[in-house]
Amino acid sequence: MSNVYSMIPVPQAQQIVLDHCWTLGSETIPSHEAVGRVLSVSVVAPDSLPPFPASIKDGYAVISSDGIGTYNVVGESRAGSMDSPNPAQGTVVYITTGAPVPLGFDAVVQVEDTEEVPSEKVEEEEGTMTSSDYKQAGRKNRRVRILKAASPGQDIRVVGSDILVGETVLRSGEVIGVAEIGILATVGATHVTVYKQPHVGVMSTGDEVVEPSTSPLGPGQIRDANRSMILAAAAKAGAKVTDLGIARDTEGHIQGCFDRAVSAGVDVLITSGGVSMGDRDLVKPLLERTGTIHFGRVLMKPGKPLTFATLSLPSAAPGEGGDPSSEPQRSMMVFGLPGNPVSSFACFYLTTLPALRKLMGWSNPMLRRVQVKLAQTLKMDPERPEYHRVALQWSKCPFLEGRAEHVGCDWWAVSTGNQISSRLLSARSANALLEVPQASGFLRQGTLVSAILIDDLQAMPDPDGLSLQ
Ligand SMILES: Nc1nc2c(c(=O)[nH]1)N[C@H]1C(S)=C(S)[C@@H](COP(=O)(O)OP(=O)(O)OC[C@H]3O[C@@H](n4cnc5c(N)ncnc54)[C@H](O)[C@@H]3O)O[C@H]1N2
Ligand code: MOO
Repeated sequence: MSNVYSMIPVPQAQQIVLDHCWTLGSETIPSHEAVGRVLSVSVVAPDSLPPFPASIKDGYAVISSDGIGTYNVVGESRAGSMDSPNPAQGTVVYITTGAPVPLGFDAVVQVEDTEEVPSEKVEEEEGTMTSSDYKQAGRKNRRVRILKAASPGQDIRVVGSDILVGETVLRSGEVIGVAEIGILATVGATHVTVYKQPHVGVMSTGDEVVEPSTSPLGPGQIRDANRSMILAAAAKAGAKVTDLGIARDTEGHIQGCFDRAVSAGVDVLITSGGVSMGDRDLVKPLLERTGTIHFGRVLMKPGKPLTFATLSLPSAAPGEGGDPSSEPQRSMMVFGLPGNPVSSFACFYLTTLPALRKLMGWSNPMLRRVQVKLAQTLKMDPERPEYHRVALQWSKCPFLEGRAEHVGCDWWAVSTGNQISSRLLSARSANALLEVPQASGFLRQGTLVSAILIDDLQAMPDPDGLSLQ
């Protein structure tokens, strides 16, 4: 059975996966724990910001029609406390940034556009006082010269100019990042309602695969790279993760891991290894018997034997008095990633990550594509499109160095070197998968190619290992 799967293109595989995703329910959690989660209920501001007309500057609140002149300082308004002086023509109020502008005053003149006029008492002591003494000397008895006329509203944030009461500050479907946490705090939303996190179980398969702590390695053994890597990738994507260990190459062992995934309540099971054509490749046969395989081969390099299946599970036991028919049928998605570490890596980003994002409520779960220029000529593969690991670098054209055309910058895709699917170092520092078309011949240096972003562009590649030169 396992060799009968027709090879489908990557976009089709991605669509099949997304078509089998559901959106998990919602839960309400403390806002400070919500980074990376997706809102399922919009957040509305219960009050305006600023809640009062607030000064943008340290200076004096004035009546703008008074204009330039010397005025009595009749009070002060500081952030957090304020006098309530009677507004009167010819008076000003000392004010600090963020403080409420007292009623009747309609502009603020920054302190740089004013001049202290020493009071008589202060003048008597002149010569013995420092400028900070002046500040301490009781602002209410002071006079100040306004040097620049103010226009009405100058340097005042009006009520609601940052956030208006009733405004939707965050929409359902938005991913919560750092700024969003600040916005939630601003509007007093200490809790938010977000989509639940998918629960991901990760297991490796293979008689040769041993724990990373194994040393020295026994004959034929290799350390398990995939499990740690995929657990980290799923956790980084925002999933809850469960380590299901390593299954030996027997149906019993693999089934045992599947059973543990089911009892742990896993939504997405990710296996690696055992999906190709060998007589010990037992993952596909097991999935064929226990669930539905939606595809078992994909036209991609690396990752050809990538397998995707769903398993229908018995519904969760209904609570006392519960109606069993109202319990939704549970199902578990299974990604059978190929054993070669780079194949696992690429398949996770191209198919599993969009699925996890969809489960978490992302409205556009696909990874972003950008157009980049190729830093070195690459040989294409006539049999499969290749997802070539590259580090994107913002730089000038690397091969016009010193020439007149060597101007301006572009995003350049620098290959991570030998792309064999066993060499995990080809994924090191990679922030994109370059989409190298299936074709004969070469893709020339400087060609525009699309690249799928798998990491942010902040982490710059190691300059020794990956250089444009
Ligand atoms: N006759 C054919 N043979 C193979 C085909 C094919 O089409 N016909 N496809 C090849 C491709 S492409 C790939 S990719 C591999 C995938 O094979 P499996 O998914 O069955 O993986 P294994 O055979 O179990 O392992 C492959 C390779 O990866 C190493 N490995 C496995 N698990 C781990 C792990 N957790 N950490 C690190 N390394 C791991 C394993 O030792 C093998 O070297 O099949 C080709 N064969
Ligand atoms: O497709 Mo395999 O993943 O080439 O090595």
